[in-house]
Amino acid sequence: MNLVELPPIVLSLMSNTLCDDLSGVLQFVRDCRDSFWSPECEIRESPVGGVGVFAGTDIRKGSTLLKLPKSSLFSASNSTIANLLLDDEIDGILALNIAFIYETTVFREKSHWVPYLKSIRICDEQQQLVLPPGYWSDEAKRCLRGSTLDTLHDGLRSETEVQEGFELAVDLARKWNQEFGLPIPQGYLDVRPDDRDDTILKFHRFVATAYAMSSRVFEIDAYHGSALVPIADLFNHSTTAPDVRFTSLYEVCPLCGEPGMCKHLVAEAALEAQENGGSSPPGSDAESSDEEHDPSNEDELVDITLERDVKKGQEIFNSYGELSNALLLARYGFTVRNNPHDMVHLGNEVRALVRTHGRYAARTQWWSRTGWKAYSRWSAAEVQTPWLSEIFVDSRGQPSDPLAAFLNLLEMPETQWLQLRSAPTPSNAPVHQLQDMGDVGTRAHLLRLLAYKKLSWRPSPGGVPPAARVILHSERTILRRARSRMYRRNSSRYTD
Ligand SMILES: C[S@@+](CC[C@H](N)C(=O)[O-])C[C@H]1O[C@@H](n2cnc3c(N)ncnc32)[C@H](O)[C@@H]1O
Repeated sequence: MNLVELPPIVLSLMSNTLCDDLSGVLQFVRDCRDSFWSPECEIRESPVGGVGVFAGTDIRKGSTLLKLPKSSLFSASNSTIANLLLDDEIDGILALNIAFIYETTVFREKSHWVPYLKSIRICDEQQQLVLPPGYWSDEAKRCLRGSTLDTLHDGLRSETEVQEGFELAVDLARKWNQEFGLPIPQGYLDVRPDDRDDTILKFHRFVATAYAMSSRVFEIDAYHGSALVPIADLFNHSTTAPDVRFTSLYEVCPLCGEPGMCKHLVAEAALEAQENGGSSPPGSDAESSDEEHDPSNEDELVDITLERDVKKGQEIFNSYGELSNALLLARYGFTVRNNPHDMVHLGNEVRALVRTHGRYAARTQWWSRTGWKAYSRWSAAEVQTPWLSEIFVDSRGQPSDPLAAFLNLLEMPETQWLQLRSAPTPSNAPVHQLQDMGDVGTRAHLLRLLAYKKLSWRPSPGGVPPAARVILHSERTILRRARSRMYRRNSSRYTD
């Protein structure tokens, strides 16, 4: 199956809940034992997109808005095909995706989950599949070439893992059908290899399902992994001032999901004791672990609580993380205006700068092999990230600390550079000097990098999808801010 060359497709953005589907979701939650949904909240159409959750009255900080037992969440481990997925060692978002497809196409009315799951749509209101940017037509992608989504996140590429996941799902569907007579999900995994268009359409449905899962999923615990959480997934995202917090106890037995002592831990402890030649620790027999099990235990619930007071009528927001628009689009299918987490990646421009100035080669090589590790350890930054991914200007037009440090390295006097390079071990390298130099390197190089960016990136705003338009506007604004900062800085250098 070769699906790499995809034909142009119509693209659309945003998959939201229809008001007509809400009663099914609310009934599903009411039917769950030990569930609680605050009568002080209302779910209705939101100005930001689809539906959202609103305060029906003034609500105080600390109030619990939602409580659900983990048994009522839709995870691969809770699904009807949980055992099959486990036997074939399928987990993560792929397992959730396949479980969702079976629940909504094969089990349908017989599925406990469908009253909730059918509210999750993979098409927009015009019945177009909602696909991530990597699956847009070439023409639609062109406008984002050279943007941070492209150069930093590689978000315009269709992911091979998704295609491999689809192929695996098709194979498993055939196998389960032959071995147990389980019907193959029609319209999704019933692929006819000789019909290319049909295969591509089904592949796209698979991708759109994965995108819908990604836009709603919560990380629950070591047993459930990723799961869909009814009602919790109706809170929209705020970039700056989220009102609620989602809580779930992560440390549970990965084999059965028990929060406390369970038969697996008991067996493990007994085995360990046996190996050490002793007897089983007290309270570790299977009987006592059963006695301790309390189904209404708070540890077996997930909840959403208010982190601040909200006023009647106000929309109540969650936070999906401190994410730039590039990541919001890649994972959730939307963007927000004036996102303070936006940035412009300048990794390719730094590469071009080094390529065209041979004298920087030795310093750059030292930085990528040794300096970056030493610097990130010293500055408590993430050592694992490749240095070029930290090369950006932020939403205020300020260079990131690693960008400023690297540009200082290029401008460092020869004696200082030799001292840095000849440190006996990387951890002894006096990398703090790169910070102490202030904005010397930025003044010398940033305008040139911004000019390179302008040359390499010519976004065409015609026919651009709205979410992409927000990204383009944001990146242009950031570049303008960075340039004016530099002009102000450089002119103050001559007038001071
Ligand atoms: C977890 S759902 C939130 C509920 C959703 N509005 C609904 O109707 O089902 C995530 C989706 O909501 C929309 N969304 C959430 N926050 C948003 C925001 N700040 N601006 C625009 N759309 C948003 C996006 O379509 C996103 O894919």
